[in-house]
Amino acid sequence: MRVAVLGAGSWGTALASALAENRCEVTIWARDARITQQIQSEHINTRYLPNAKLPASLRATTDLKTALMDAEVVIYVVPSAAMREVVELSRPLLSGAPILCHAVKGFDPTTGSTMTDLLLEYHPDARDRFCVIAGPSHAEEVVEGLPTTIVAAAYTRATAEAIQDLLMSKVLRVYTNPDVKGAELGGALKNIIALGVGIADGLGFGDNAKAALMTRGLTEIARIGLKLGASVLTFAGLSGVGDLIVTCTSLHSRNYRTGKLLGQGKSLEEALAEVGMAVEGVNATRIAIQLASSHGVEMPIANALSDVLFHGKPPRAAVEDLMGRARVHEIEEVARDQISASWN
Ligand SMILES: NC(=O)C1=CN([C@@H]2O[C@H](COP(=O)(O)OP(=O)(O)OC[C@H]3O[C@@H](n4cnc5c(N)ncnc54)[C@H](O)[C@@H]3O)[C@@H](O)[C@H]2O)C=CC1
Ligand SMILES: O=C(CO)COP(=O)(O)O
Repeated sequence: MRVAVLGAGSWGTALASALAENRCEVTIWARDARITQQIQSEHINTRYLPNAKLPASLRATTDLKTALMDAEVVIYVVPSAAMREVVELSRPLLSGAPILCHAVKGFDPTTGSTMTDLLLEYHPDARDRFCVIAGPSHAEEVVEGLPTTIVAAAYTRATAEAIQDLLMSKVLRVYTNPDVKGAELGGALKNIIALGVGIADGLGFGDNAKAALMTRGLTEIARIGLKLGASVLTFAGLSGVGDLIVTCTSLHSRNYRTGKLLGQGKSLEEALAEVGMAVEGVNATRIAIQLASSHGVEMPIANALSDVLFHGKPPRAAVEDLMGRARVHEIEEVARDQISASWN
């Protein structure tokens, strides 16, 4: 199977590596020739995964046309802010009817769209060939061959299973899911909570605060997710609570690390510069509070994050506001048909 992976940051490199290990013919595309040359000739990517040895069969190019030539599967793995540009550049270069997959955990910054809604703008007839790769999967561990589970979510069973078969290995277990929206929202919105947990740790709070943020954060994610058409069981799965746990607890997480620096008193600019890689939670916070407001949904943690990130509120004051909210019930009612999704 010929696969083009667009984006040679940490996750693109790790996914491309896993596919090449599975005997796919993989070409990874990046804009930076230093990175493609390193991957192609030295089988390393020191900027993004300094400790990893990559498969010798993995090819790399800065020429998008070469990467996409005869590709049967195209996987977009750039930060969400770059997705529109890369989808636009790649559209005229696609040949045949490849599966269009993405592994991006964020929203389009200008429209607030999910990544498949963005793809749909450019490929309105290809919905059945869309697939989302999501779930708890830090690139640093995947590239080391440490056991990992992920989700392939697609509108059709055939597409989901094609990606499942492509990626499944002794160390990578892939589950399918028909709930594309739920998988995307779980992946994008957990980044907000990871920023919050990082802040709590940076302020010196304990495990109780971490558990509270993760649990009530999941409630917020499910609440807006249901309004947007996702199924609640997806949020109890790998792309929901699974990814929330890994991102809020792993030192690999760029969102968690950014939050921790903020809690320790760094400015957002300083924290982002120190982390130096994609931190999707910042844009996701902005989009989430817009979505919450337009759908009449309460997202207090996202709102508190927005105050800290964009309005200069000291993190400790934001926590005091959260703790001082009016009393509420814990559990909300969910309609039976919103519990799980199916392919018929
Ligand atoms: N790193 C990880 O462990 C995981 C990351 N993801 C998601 O994957 C997506 C990509 O993240 P990472 O690979 O981690 O980011 P990264 O910061 O490691 O690398 C981003 C890459 O995208 C490239 N890029 C940026 N703008 C571009 C543009 N306009 N055109 C072409 N290339 C561009 C950069 O040069 C860089 O190579 C994000 O949405 C992230 O949430 C998902 C699962 C795991
Ligand atoms: O989504 C991820 C792991 O599943 C990566 O999270 P970060 O972007 O916070 O590193």
